[in-house]
Amino acid sequence: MQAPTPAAPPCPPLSGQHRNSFAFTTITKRLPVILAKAVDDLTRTSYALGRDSATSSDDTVQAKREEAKQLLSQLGEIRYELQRDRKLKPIAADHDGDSEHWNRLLQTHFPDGTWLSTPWLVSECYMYRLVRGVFARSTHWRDHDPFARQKQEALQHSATTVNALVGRFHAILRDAATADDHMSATAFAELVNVSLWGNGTDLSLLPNLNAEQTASLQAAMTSEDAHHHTIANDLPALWELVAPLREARIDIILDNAGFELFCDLLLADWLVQSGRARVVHFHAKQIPWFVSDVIRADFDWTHRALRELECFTTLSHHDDLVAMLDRWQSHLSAGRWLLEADPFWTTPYAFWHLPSHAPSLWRALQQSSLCIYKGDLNYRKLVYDCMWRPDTPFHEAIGPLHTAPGAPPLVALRTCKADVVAGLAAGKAEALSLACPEWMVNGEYAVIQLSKP
Ligand SMILES: O=P(O)(O)OC[C@H]1O[C@](O)(CO)[C@@H](O)[C@@H]1O
Repeated sequence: MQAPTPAAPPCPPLSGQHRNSFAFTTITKRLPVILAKAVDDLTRTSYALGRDSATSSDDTVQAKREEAKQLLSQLGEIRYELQRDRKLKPIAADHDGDSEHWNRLLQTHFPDGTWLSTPWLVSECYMYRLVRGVFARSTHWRDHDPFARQKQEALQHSATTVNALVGRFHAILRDAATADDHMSATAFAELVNVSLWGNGTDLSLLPNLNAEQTASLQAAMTSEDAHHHTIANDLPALWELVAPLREARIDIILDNAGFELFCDLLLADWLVQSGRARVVHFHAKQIPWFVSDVIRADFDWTHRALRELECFTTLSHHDDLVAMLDRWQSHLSAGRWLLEADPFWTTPYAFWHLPSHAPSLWRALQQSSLCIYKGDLNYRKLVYDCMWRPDTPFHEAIGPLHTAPGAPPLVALRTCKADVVAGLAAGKAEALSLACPEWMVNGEYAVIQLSKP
């Protein structure tokens, strides 16, 4: 078999060409809304500048507001081209430095590709890279994240669930070092489920939730009922792998900021506190990505927000939350928690290409005793975002990440939000389609899938 390429994945790619696909709905309906929200954010931020001129000179404010107008028109242009299914143009050079790489990929594999005809994974990543370019090429808005406001609001809407989780896990985490095997197994299973279902409330899928709706959705997602929606569940095998670990390196390839990140930090805290991990490497994105993905600024903001914002300081478990945050700070200062942001994670490449396209990242991951891949997009990239038969074994669908020499064990914790899946029992997909036609994309079903090379 020839090595797959972005234009020729191991099976036919998900693509907007298929009119009844989630790819088509995303490109034609969801992405224009996401762009409109970025426009709205920039308009509001620019408008607010005038009211806050104490922080910078009037000239700077004027220059920023003038430049914002140009940026707004560039964002509008992206939306225009997308909605007319125009050809994907080369990405203009900017400070992020990977435009040549992108353009080579487009030129080599998709010289005539349009938004709908190019594989979904590529055109969707392309949109976020274009948006980044608009800001990266600017003088005054280079560091502006057009999705930050949404990410921050979403965490604040999660305060009720944050409180419940602190109440549930504060003592378990504090005392993890002395827990017996049964207690450890229970804590681990619960925390994996929290981290898994923390992926459920997604800004790109559910952009308009208020605090009440968020709380009730999160409660549903962490309930017993939700666990019956885990349609492939390697948790027992995962525990067998994790239980004997001592002082290991564990990697978490992060997905969303806000509530999901908080859930991931709980799991990471347990890994360190229980002595299983000596170090946890968190992998964030280098640029704003898929609306809610974690960038460095989100990571830092989350720690501050949980400590300082009124919606958290007034929680009944706030003191315990602060004790937890103090410990997390000490994990960071002592290098037990490390945050990284390799540029590979924001390329359009499936992870089949990780060993060849990001060799130093791959060498680092080879040192890991377990790589935890969070969320839907990471899953799509693991399985090359193509139309596997749902009963294809998971390890087959991840290709080199299972077969490459020195491939570390990995687990995918993913709520299903795209019409691709592998590793289900024979007949499961058919049964699910009868019970719930939207099961692949509505975020109500999930998988915990392990590869142990
Ligand atoms: O945050 P996650 O879980 O990666 O989900 C990303 C979302 O974006 C998509 O990848 C495409 O818009 C969906 O598949 C999913 O709804």
